[in-house]
Amino acid sequence: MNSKERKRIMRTITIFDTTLRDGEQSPGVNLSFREKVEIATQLEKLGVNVIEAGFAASSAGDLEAVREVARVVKNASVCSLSRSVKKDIDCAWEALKDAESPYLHLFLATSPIHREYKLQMDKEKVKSRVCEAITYAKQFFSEIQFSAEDAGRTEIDFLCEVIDVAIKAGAKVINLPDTVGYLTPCEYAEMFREVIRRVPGIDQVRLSAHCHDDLGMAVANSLAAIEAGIGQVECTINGIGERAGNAALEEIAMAIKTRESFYKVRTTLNLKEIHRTSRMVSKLTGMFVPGNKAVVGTNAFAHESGIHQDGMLKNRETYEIMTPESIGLSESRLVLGKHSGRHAFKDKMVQLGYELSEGQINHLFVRFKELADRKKEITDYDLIALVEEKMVHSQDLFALESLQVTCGNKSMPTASVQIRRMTDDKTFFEAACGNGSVDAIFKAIDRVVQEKVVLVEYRIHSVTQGKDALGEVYVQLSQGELNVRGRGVSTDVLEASARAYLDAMNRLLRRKGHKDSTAERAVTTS
Ligand SMILES: CC(=O)SCCNC(=O)CCNC(=O)[C@H](O)C(C)(C)COP(=O)(O)OP(=O)(O)OC[C@H]1O[C@@H](n2cnc3c(N)ncnc32)[C@H](O)[C@@H]1OP(=O)(O)O
Ligand SMILES: CC(C)C(=O)C(=O)O
Repeated sequence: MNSKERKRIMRTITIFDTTLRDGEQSPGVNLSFREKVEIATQLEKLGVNVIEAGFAASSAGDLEAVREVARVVKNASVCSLSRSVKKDIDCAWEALKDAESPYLHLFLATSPIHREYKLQMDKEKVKSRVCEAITYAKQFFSEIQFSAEDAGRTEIDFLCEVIDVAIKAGAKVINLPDTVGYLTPCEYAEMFREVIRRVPGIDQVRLSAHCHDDLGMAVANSLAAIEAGIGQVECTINGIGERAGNAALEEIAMAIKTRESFYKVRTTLNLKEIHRTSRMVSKLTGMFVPGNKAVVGTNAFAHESGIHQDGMLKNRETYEIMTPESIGLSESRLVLGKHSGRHAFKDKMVQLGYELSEGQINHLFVRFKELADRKKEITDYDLIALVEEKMVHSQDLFALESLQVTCGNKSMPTASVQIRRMTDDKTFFEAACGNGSVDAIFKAIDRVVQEKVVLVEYRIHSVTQGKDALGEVYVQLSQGELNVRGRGVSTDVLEASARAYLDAMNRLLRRKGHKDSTAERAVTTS
């Protein structure tokens, strides 16, 4: 379908963003005036159609913030929430009177429980209040939305009556919220279908969905309402909002886009701004986005397991139904970890600029898996450290097989090593005591290699961060005129020390041309 045909066939869903109002109702979130303006400016770039900037009557600060958002935003309607009382409507007008397209969002609860306990109004009182509020607001606002709060738990006959009153009084948009996230997608869609069937003049107004996520169905319910024929969805960035939050804008937007031929609707959103907007909202509200969150979680376009990574490398559509680029992320991530396979490992090596033979890859892959068993995430720096360590080791005479250290504040540190001689594949076992664990290790290695050296320098530092960071050890050894350096990396600093020392020994032996027949005296197995 080309874009002209798409426009002709598909209806456009109005995106009503309430991050700055319902989103701000998330416990613990309090946006400053400046922060609201910053988010609103980004929402405008994202291309939302209505920005609910706040609840002007709730505080002088919110009134000012709504006013400022309305002054700054030019390409979206700016709206304030308002109870069905004159004072709130006056505050909303005070905030919005200079706005390009002022928009009032009036609400009154309609469900039996809200009527009886919260409002203490009977059905007639609710209807007359709706009529009075809209009639009063009409003298200021041309764009009035009426929300029947807790519509989802309202008797359908009464709901139709209230909507009829609201439309006749002049509401242009009718919103039917599932305020407490109670309904299933089928029930929510059916409510809209029923209203569309029964209320006269319903086709003259825009129907809107507003869903909460108490049972994790906010997005599914919003999409079901779209299937039922509504024209607007109310949502928040990252799904933040009262209690378990609201329907997440990015999830609705990407569902509509990815399943375009199923929903047959479109939005005016600039999807490439999704990622940026999500990050901004997360930063300014302090509401962190879980890694596995759909669309905007850090893992949403990350793949760790070998089979998935192999599929991705062959054709990304094997495991991705949308592209990271479509939401403004630069690329998918193949995260190297203990579930990864050779294909992804090799690909990463190429990305890091290493041209390695199959043999080298296989060799390195073994070290990588050993490391991955100990470390949650393997960073590029870890891999570079591994390659650098391994590449120089291809002509090594000795390789560390295992290391055991015992130490304590009341005992003498003891190290035992198992070292393989590569030329004849013999394994040597040695043990030694020392002044400290490192000293004991070095002495045990000395017994295998049988070279008299002086330790000139020993340095240790961390390659990456965190408790499981790779430790990197440098040593410098001298033997007469000869000076050699060695380097070792491991999540265990003692192992890194052993590797560094043995690396230096190997270099020394290389420099000497492997002439000496060392280690013949050590205990051997085969
Ligand atoms: C589902 C939703 O998200 S609705 C929006 C919820 N958001 C907020 O409440 C945030 C902003 N709210 C506030 O700052 C305050 O609640 C205010 C300024 C609006 C009102 O504060 P107060 O006057 O101290 O009243 P309070 O909040 O304690 O109680 C609410 C009153 O409004 C009434 N009320 C509730 N909804 C409506 C409505 N849509 N229309 C008219 N009256 C309403 C309640 O029945 C109660 O009335 P009462 O005082 O006669 O018992
Ligand atoms: C004010 C209305 C739309 C609301 O936030 C709700 O019902 O959840």
